[in-house]
Amino acid sequence: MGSNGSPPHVVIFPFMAQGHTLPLLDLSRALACRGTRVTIITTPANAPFILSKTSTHPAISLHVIPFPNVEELPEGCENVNHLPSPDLFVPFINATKPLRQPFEHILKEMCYSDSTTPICVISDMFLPWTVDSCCLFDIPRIVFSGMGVLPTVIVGNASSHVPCISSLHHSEPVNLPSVPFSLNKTDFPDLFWCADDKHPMLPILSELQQAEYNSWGIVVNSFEELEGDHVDAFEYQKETRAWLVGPLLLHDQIKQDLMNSGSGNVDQKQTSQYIEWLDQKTEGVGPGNVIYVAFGSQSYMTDLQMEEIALGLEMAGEQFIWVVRSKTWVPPVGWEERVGERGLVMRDWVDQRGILAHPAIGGFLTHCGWNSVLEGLSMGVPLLAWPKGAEQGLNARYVAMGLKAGLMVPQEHDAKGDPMPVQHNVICDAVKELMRGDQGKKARERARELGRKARQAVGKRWII
Ligand SMILES: O=c1ccn([C@@H]2O[C@H](COP(=O)(O)OP(=O)(O)O[C@H]3O[C@H](CO)[C@@H](O)[C@H](O)[C@H]3O)[C@@H](O)[C@H]2O)c(=O)[nH]1
Repeated sequence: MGSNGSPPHVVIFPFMAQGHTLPLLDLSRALACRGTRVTIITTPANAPFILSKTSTHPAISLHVIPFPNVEELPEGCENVNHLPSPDLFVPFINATKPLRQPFEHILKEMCYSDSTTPICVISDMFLPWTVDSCCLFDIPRIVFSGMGVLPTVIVGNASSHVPCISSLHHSEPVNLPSVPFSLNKTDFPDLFWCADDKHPMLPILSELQQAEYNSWGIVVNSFEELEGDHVDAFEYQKETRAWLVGPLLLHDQIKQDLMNSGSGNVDQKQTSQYIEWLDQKTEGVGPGNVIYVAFGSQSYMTDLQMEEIALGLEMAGEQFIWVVRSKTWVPPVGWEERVGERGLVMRDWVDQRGILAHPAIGGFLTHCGWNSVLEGLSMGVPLLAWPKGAEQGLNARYVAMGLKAGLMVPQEHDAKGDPMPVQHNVICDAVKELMRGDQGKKARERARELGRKARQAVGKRWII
């Protein structure tokens, strides 16, 4: 309770990228269901998406502040997912800094009254400046980290070995203390590749670190049963305390199961086409026979690589549902006819969690963004890992070698260490192994076990 008997008030400030916003919306709903008032801060172009996920919760309100005009960014671009190139990520992060003034104005207004003074602000790791705003008003800032605990620890440990890692040949293994499996140089974010100190992410990383250190603590979208062994190393590295509150996506699901009341936030009209298609597959070929193929909300893929994926999926002969983000790629001539009812290509935003929860799904070809990893494993679905950037290579290795709940798509690199296009026969073999092979079977058993643990973790923590 607030000091005057009113419900506690929490301010949540998500970073403007779907992979960062979605888990914080889960957290908002979970808090609202437990009697907390939540105010979410966002910008105009991001408001409709957030409203679509929160408008049914009377305890959640939205505060919209204008996104600054920044020359380097395309006009009207207020979300990382709409950046035309990953090179604009750093300018985008910097573009959020002028939001500080309107944010402080909101905090000031809230602090006029006891009933609206927030007990804390939970803001994304990529909004480090919010800690200084919170300090001004004596409000604790809690960092939200959307990355896994072990991948974060690996990045932190490796940061002190950047020159050493960057000097390695790309195929040489990297062995780090406290990491129970071997990594390759190519698993690391590209920041670790440059031998000098000019990478534009370096100053950002040190800002994030300083802000984490100055914050009250960190909430992480992970769970003890998966990553509890690495929390001490995480807290030691960050010099602050951490709470594992995930998998946040399961909060709604478990609540719905308990209430036995259908599909909650899922927009039935939007999802009906592919859910109906999946229903038919379950009836036709039984459960667990469809592979879901999707590479998150940010990864960029060449049309040449898209073509190889199309041919690989065709050759594998499995049923598939494939989310395509490219606006330019068209399937090879005759491909759609040859694949027929065996495959469904979706070009719009889909309800990924709804798809992964469907009994028809038996595997997930993924770029291994942390949300996708958690979503797949929470639903007991084994992963076919094909990282595309950021910390995804570490997540992929972790899933396949550490957790043993997935396999990896074999990826070759050129002399510079850049990934080469993966040929369709390689994709085909990897898909077949995941769906029908012995290794796939073992990964499936392990994914199911982790799925059960994930549900227990959330049930124990959130449902009282
Ligand atoms: O059509 C779509 C596409 C995506 N999603 C959702 O969007 C999120 C995507 O998140 P994630 O799988 O983590 O991928 P990215 O968007 O690429 O995530 C960024 O943020 C993650 C968390 O910090 C990092 O792990 C990644 O490397 C980084 O690219 C997931 O919840 C998906 O369910 C949908 O619901 N429908």
